[in-house]
Amino acid sequence: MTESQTEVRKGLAGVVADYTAVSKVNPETNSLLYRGYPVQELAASCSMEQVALLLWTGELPTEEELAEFTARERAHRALTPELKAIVDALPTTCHPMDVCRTAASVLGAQDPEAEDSSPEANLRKAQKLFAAMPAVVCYDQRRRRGQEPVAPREDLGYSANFLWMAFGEEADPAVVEAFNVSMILYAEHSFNASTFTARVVTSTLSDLHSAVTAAIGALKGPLHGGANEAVMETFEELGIRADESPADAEARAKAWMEEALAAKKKIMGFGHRVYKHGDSRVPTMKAALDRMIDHYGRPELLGLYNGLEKAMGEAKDIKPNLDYPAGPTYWLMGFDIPTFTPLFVAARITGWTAHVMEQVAANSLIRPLSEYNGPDERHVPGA
Ligand SMILES: CC(=O)SCCNC(=O)CCNC(=O)[C@H](O)C(C)(C)COP(=O)(O)OP(=O)(O)OC[C@H]1O[C@@H](n2cnc3c(N)ncnc32)[C@H](O)[C@@H]1OP(=O)(O)O
Ligand SMILES: O=C([O-])CC(=O)C(=O)O
Repeated sequence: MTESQTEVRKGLAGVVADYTAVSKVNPETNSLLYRGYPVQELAASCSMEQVALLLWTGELPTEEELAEFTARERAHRALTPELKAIVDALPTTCHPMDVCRTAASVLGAQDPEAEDSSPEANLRKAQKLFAAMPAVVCYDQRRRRGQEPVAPREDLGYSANFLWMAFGEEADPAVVEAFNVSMILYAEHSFNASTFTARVVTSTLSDLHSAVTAAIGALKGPLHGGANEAVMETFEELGIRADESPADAEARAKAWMEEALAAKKKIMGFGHRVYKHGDSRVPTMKAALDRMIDHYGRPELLGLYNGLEKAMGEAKDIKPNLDYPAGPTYWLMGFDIPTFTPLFVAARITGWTAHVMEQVAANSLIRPLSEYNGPDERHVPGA
């Protein structure tokens, strides 16, 4: 093996791979801007539909633009019988992310514009995927629960309709608001692993649905989107006891974390490749979780949350990422744990597809180098 002085950046850590105007993650100021707007302001005053349009077009929509998009989004919410049949053919034992991945691929195969990567066609395809994915997620959760599917409602906004299709009843406005906040916070985050995957696929001049299908695969892992499920699995491993005092829950969670860290376990929902002093989205999502804890009357969850966070902070000074408050929020709302990452998919379709369009507009094949560290050249005997 030949030794080399080439610097290898494992995991592309610290590598700036391209420009983007979609979002700016600034770990120094702990801020996140979507097209220049602080994500906290968007979460406080916009609908997911407005944020989606902002990410795709670069500007917040006018009232007319929003009305026109809203009408189209609502018209594309329902699943085709063919897609339902394909989902039904998948085992209920498969992960719901596999269902999302399959559905994204099927929606591409069904789209007459699948091979058209013009800006207009890509925007139309992105919007149709955005409209249909909530129905995929809800249809799948209901079939696993042995429940009849619930058809979308054209009189409800994106987030209210999402919850309607999931649970078959109109959600409380406070729950709709918290869900909308989570969707906005999950929508976009520069060159994270799944978005970069989407850009790699796009860079070969492949199509938008292929990029999204691949991105779903990348999001599934627990080092990325899958962490919101893993967070709740930690809570469940700890044991959620509705009658426990927050102080007792906190003490128990602290002890659990100390033991887990002593055993060198990696605890999902903590740490981030870019943010080293805290994830810019956590305070907004934590405030939404607090509202849901009050709404559902489950203060013991706050005890568990605080206990884990404090023990991790004291032992390693590692802060929670967005998945940490998002997991228990979705649990309180009534989603099954394996549905949490599909909720992330539904939101991130906006960011992924905005990046697909940006990549197409200024493409260069993404193909890094590797430093060979295998055997020196050798020869097949007798060759
Ligand atoms: C929406 C999102 O996708 S946010 C990310 C969601 N992912 C998770 O929550 C998974 C848990 N977190 C992690 O695995 C990591 O923090 C990552 C992958 C997100 C970022 O990691 P990197 O920047 O590559 O840092 P790396 O994993 O090398 O960690 C640096 C050190 O902190 C430790 N560390 C980082 N995160 C954690 C964690 N969650 N639990 C325990 N230790 C941790 C590592 O063990 C390592 O310690 P060492 O130097 O003693 O070996
Ligand atoms: O940026 C990252 O690496 C992961 C993340 O937080 C996200 O995709 O939202």
